[in-house]
Amino acid sequence: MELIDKIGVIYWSYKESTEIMAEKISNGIDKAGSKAVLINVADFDINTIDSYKKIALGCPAMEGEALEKSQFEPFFLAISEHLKGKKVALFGSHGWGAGAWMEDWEKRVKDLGADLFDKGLTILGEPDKNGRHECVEFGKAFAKF
Ligand SMILES: Cc1cc2nc3c(=O)[nH]c(=O)nc-3n(C[C@H](O)[C@H](O)[C@H](O)COP(=O)(O)O)c2cc1C
Repeated sequence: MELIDKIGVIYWSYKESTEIMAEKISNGIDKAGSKAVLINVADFDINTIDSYKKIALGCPAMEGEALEKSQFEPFFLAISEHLKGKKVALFGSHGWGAGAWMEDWEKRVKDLGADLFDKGLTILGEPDKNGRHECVEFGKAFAKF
């Protein structure tokens, strides 16, 4: 039996922009021949984190150019010690800011010893047709990373 790469796509989304990004990235991963496991962070079992060699994490810019504080930040802290050597992609939607939350997040991920894929994918507001295409391509490329 062929062994298929399982890639976790774990996200938090207030409205749905980051959720749409997560869905499109998952489509790209599947198109590239890997298997995306799309999970809202609220439903993610932290104990399963090591069953994924690769994970894509999504969270929009929230208060003060930060990760969302009540669910996503605690989740990220809980998985932090498991990120060393793991291939990690980051993505999220933002509003008025210039993307400082993503730059901080990239740095945190690298400092934890993870193998960060490319730059985090950021999209202003809800992804339009081009944005959705960008997400699919991001997923395909991450699957091959
Ligand atoms: C409480 C709150 C705080 C926000 N803080 C920021 C921010 O600091 N910087 C920014 O660029 N956008 C900020 N935004 C805008 C969101 O990042 C933007 O609306 C994004 O598209 C939401 O993604 P979602 O649809 O996945 O929830 C904030 C939005 C809310 C509701």
